[in-house]
Amino acid sequence: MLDRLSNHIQKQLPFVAYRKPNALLTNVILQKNDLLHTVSDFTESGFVFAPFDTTKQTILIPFDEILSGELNRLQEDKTSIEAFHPSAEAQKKHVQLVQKGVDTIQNSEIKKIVLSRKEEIISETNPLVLFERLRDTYPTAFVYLWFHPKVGMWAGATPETLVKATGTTITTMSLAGTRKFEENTVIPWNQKEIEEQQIVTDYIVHKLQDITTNITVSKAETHQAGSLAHLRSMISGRMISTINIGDIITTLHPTPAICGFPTEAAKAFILQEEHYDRAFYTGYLGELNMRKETSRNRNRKNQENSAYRTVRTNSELYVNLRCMQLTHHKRILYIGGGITKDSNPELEWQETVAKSQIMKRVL
Ligand SMILES: C=C(O[C@@H]1C=C(C(=O)O)C=C[C@H]1O)C(=O)O
Repeated sequence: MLDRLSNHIQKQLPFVAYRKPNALLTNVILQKNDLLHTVSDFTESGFVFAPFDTTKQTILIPFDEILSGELNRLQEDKTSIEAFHPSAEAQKKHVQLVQKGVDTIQNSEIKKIVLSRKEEIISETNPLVLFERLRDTYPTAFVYLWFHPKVGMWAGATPETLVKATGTTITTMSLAGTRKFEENTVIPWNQKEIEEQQIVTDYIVHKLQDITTNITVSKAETHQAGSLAHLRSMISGRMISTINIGDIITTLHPTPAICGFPTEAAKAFILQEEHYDRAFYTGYLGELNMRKETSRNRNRKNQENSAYRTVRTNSELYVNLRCMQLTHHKRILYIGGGITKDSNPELEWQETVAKSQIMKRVL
């Protein structure tokens, strides 16, 4: 499988390699040519790669060839001993942006805005080595390496599910609030963090109300994401018969976990004030309408009767967080955090520095 992947990279053909949370095996999808496929109505099937701003193209790598297995280990690339420090100028810029966000929230109906920045690092670590380190370091994350010659190369280890659909059953999550994770320590989440996460939960439940039934919401619990911890609730429901996965995706994205609330006002602030293109950071990625065939012989004596074969289409999409873009000589990290009326700009800066360590650790 590693040879096929290396060969595809050499030929500059589109592919994605990914490992699902807590899974042992890696999946690889290889596109046979270099056409740029896009999603138009979500009836397509393939691996989607969507930007934050969905007025831009959502890319699709069709399931031309799917491989699944253990990737052979690579020779360790030389590890950089250099520490990557952001500049004082980057800090000043981000603190100013957050302050502007806090001021806007205090003087408007906006309750939350997620503000972010990018950080460029000179590095040429082999992408496949990077992918291996991501898999080793973050076993509970969705870890990927994605490439299209007309778009570029991205990698990441995200803790956040946008939506998982098995037939008509869907599950999603509300994730917000960030602390450093410490073993055997109960995190005393404060009011600001609890409210910030509640905004995301309320939004998701409200949005799903008209298009799903049997909605259940778990209580918010601490979820470890590498060296960080977040507050997380799981939300599930059943799609009503007149809707499909595309309706769920377009209803949920962008959630207040990565954009803010109310959505349109927060998004307008981001597009106007961040002064850089988020591109695929805070977009989403994953399997769309993947066919899963299961045969279940109810009667053991009737093994040859395959009448009980069912075909379902499943989708499994993740929010593109803790990610980077890979160019020939650079790794461009994307990091952000949720701002509310009580945010402290200095602490928000530090939060982005802590989040950037998730990617820096594997560079
Ligand atoms: C925006 C990011 O993460 C999001 C923001 C969080 C927060 O503000 O505490 C926590 C998890 C994610 O929903 C990021 O990692 O870049």
